[in-house]
Order: sequence, then C-alpha cells, then structure tokens
Amino acid sequence: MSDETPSRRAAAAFAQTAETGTPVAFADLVALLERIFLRHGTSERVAAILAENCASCERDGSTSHGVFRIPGYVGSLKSGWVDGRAEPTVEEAGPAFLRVDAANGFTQPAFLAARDRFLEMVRDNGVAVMAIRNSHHFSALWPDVEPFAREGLVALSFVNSFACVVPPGGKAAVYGTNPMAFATPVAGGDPMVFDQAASSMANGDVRIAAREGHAIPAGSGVDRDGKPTTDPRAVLDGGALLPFGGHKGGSIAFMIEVLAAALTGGKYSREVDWSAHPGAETPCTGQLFIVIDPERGGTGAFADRVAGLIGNVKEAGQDRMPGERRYARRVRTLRDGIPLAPARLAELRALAGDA
Ligand SMILES: NC(=O)C1=CN([C@@H]2O[C@H](COP(=O)(O)OP(=O)(O)OC[C@H]3O[C@@H](n4cnc5c(N)ncnc54)[C@H](OP(=O)(O)O)[C@@H]3O)[C@@H](O)[C@H]2O)C=CC1
Ligand SMILES: O=C(O)C1=NCCCC1
Repeated sequence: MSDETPSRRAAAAFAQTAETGTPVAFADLVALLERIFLRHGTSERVAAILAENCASCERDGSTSHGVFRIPGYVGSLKSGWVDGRAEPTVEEAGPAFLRVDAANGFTQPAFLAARDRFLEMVRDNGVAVMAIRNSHHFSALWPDVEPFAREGLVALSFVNSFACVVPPGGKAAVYGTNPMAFATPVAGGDPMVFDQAASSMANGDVRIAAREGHAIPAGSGVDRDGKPTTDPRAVLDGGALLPFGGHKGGSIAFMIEVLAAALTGGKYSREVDWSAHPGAETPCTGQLFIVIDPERGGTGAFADRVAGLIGNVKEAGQDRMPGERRYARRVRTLRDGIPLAPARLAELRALAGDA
C-alpha cells in the first residue's frame, strides 16, 4: 500500500526545506501574518482570523495552504478583487438552515460570524446546513471542521475553487480542485479528519512543484493540447489537472460544484473571472457545511464505535489515519517552533513592511 498521495510526494522536497528552516513560534508567526493582512487593508478581525488560520496550516504541515499562500492573499487584496473589510450577512432560511453572504470577503470571517447560531441549530435539530456565498476560501478545510468534532459533532464541508480540472475524457477545465472535509469524534483520541481535493493534486502543490523545479506524478494533469504531462508548468500554463480516480473523482467534483455553488448561490468554478484584477488569486465561490449531532443516532456509543472502526482499520494494516500526520507535526512544531525557509521568512517580513 502506498504511503503517500501524489500531492504529498510532489510537495515533499519543499516540505523538507521547510523542516530545516528557521524555527518560528506559532504565536510569532500569527503576529507576523496579522501585520501583513492589516498592512494590506483588512479589518483587525479579518486579519486575526486569517493569520490564525494560515499559521495553523503551516504549523500542521499543510504546506500548500500555509505561508506559501500569503503573496496570493496580498495579491487579491491589492488588486481590489476581495474586500478585506467585508461585513457578512446571516439569514435564517429555516430552523436548521443558515444562509451567509460573505459580501465578497474571505470565507472564514463569514463562517465564524454565523458559527454560534449554527451550533444552536445543530443542537436543536440534530442537523443543520450552512450555505456561504460570495466568499473567498484560500485555505485548507480541516481548520473549519476539526473544531466541530472536538465539540462532539460530525461535520462535512465542501468548497469549489476556479476552473483548473478537466472532467474525465474532457478537453476544457470545468471543475475547481474542489476539496471536501469530514470530521468525526473518536473516543479517547483526536478527531478523525480527512480533507482532500477532488483533483489528483491541489493546485497549490502543482505551483510549489513548479517553483521548486520538480516533476508531478504521471497521471496528474494534461498540457494545453490535452496531452498527459508531468511538467507542472505545462499544467499551469493552459493545461489542467485531472480528477482523482477517473470518473469517480469527476463525480465528486461535480457534486461539490452543486453543493458549494448551485445550492449556496456562489459562482461555479468556471464562472470565476478575475481577469480585470491582475494579481488576484483567491477564487470567489461558495462553501457548504452539513453538521450532525451523532447523539441523535441513539446508540449512546457513537464515538466508541468510531474508535472501534479505526482499531479494525489499523489491525488490518493501515498504519496511518488521515489527520494523524498533522496532529504529530502540531505537537512537534508547538514545542520546537515552525521551521520556515529563510527565503520564505524574508518574503513575509518584507510583506509586513519590516526593514
Ligand atoms: N480552498 C480551496 O479551494 C482548496 C483547498 N485545498 C486544500 O489543499 C489541501 C491538500 O489537498 P490534497 O492534496 O488533496 O490532500 P492530500 O492528498 O495531501 O491529503 C488528503 C487527505 O488524506 C490524508 N492522507 C494523506 N496521505 C495519507 C496516508 N498515507 N494515509 C492516510 N491518510 C493520508 C491526509 O491526512 P493528513 O493531513 O494527516 O496528511 C488528508 O486528510 C487540503 O487541505 C485541501 O482542503 C485543495 C484544493 C482547493
Ligand atoms: O490548492 C488549490 O487547489 C487551491 N487552493 C486555494 C484556492 C484555489 C485552489
């Protein structure tokens, strides 16, 4: 059984560099990122939320959505494509359905503005849906869902991005890399969380491979003529990624366009048009949450049952559950600091306006 996803393999060289960089304490990284966001026009609230979110990705080794993304956030803010001071509006569309308009701002501040009311709905009804639109999600999804599982809930979330994935057998990019995340409580342990793109790789990992001069795994993408390629630059320059697992990943990507865009009122990935905003990198689309109170299942032993299943999976030979790598790295980096390559740290300090 392979130990790594193609994305993980493609990012490995960069991750190694990062592992050997200058150690930065989590709180210091949050403070540095907060200064960058503030300097580029966000409100204090938005800066605090995005800085914590992005630093958490770096801390947990979510390299494709950690500090690597900061120039992209800045590009979107500078180009006027995203509103760093947006005030989201929250509307109740039923006893267990919240609609959130992020008002062309970042998704996480809009999500957090609605989260308390959403939790009440989940507790009252056993399940609730939150549909966010006009929102820029530029991060991993696990920071959105893991806290629900720590509160005893099961959470699912879906985001669509921008057209860079061809449907199986297709020639034009229709889908985004469209991640989905799932989180469940586990008795006696950390939640089990998976968070994965519907494409062979995240676009972020393709860009890291291009920057570092590494090939991407065969079967990940095609060039502008639709020919298979392992050159990340060919994928980025008019080419596209493929869905993971052929038609099965294609169907997941389709489902995510429906749930995150059609249902929320957000844009489809292929409707994202930032051509009038050079430098913009954050897609403005939608995100859907479905959160369930597992106690409503009435077994009284939900989290024990999940722990039992994980035990079965491990006994059968899977040595690592999704999320375990992140948790181990979190412990390490909170203790030893988050290793940042000197070039990355210099880039961040320059963006923060440090001399
Ligand atoms: N905002 C956006 O629009 C987008 C965001 N993304 C984000 O990019 C990130 C990377 O996505 P992707 O490249 O698909 O993710 P990966 O393929 O790296 O990992 C997907 C999941 O599989 C788990 N996993 C990886 N390797 C193993 C293994 N050997 N055994 C068991 N579990 C394993 C990971 O857990 P672990 O984390 O513990 O390694 C993770 O939960 C995600 O966080 C996603 O949300 C992607 C696309 C668009
Ligand atoms: O890595 C990706 O794929 C993406 N991440 C952030 C939003 C655009 C797509």
